[in-house]
Amino acid sequence: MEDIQKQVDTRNIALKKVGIKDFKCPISVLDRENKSQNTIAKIDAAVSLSHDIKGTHMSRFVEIISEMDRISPENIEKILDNMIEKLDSESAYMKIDFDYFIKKLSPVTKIESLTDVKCYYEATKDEEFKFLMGVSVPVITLCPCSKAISEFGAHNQRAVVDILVDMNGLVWIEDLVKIAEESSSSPVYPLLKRKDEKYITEQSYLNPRFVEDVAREVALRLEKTEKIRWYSVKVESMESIHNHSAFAYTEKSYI
Ligand SMILES: Nc1nc2c(ncn2[C@@H]2O[C@H](COP(=O)(O)OP(=O)(O)OP(=O)(O)O)[C@@H](O)[C@H]2O)c(=O)[nH]1
Repeated sequence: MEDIQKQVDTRNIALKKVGIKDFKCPISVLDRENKSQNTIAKIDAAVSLSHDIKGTHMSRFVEIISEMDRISPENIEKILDNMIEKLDSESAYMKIDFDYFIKKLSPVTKIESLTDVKCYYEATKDEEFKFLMGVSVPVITLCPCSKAISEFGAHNQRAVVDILVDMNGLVWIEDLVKIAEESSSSPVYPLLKRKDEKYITEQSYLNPRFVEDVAREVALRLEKTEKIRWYSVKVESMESIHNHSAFAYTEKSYI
């Protein structure tokens, strides 16, 4: 059977990434409390393609991903090495998006429930291995300006804190969630009784935060986290008084 992918290409254009996108499969990730947590991943996987080869062998990505067991920085590097070898390439890339579930206690009634946090691992292997972990944490922001100029009340809304880190050691997802929540007007919770709702309404009012405040508070805490050598922070507040968001972004320059 003819192997079109193997044909020579003469246009002299190398491709940085060729592969598969949005491949879904069950995975198991590290979990601080229970050692591992089963979830569903959406995976992009790619390799570089030399200028003189017509196409990559897409089926091999699925073969390699299907052999994956628990996802951790160590075994992601092995998977990328496997992709480089099996697809005869110089570099490999993988992005793994997944929902991670964290136990939360309601603030006053202390009732336990599970909340989901969108996370992703993004890894590249060429001469070196680069691994980034990202979390998107939903929080509440209450506007300091609205509070200061109003007789009563202040506009407040859900916001999302996106933290991306380059780690030199294991940083737990739970620790990044805690940093985001401590930096905002209040965390959000899956389960709230009226006593809890009263508490977070007042807690938010006592902790007004611009998006700029949240970004700076998160950056301050990440600076103090020794296992983080680089980070970026993006805070987007879905403003309740506008049909657009407010946002703030910062990142640490690599030393
Ligand atoms: N490179 C490339 N492959 C594609 C494209 N569209 C479909 N294919 C894939 O071609 C694949 C089959 O090619 P290979 O993966 O090389 O399959 P194979 O040659 O039988 O398997 P190997 O012996 O491992 O190379 C199918 O899985 C399709 O997904 C495309 O745009 N580019």
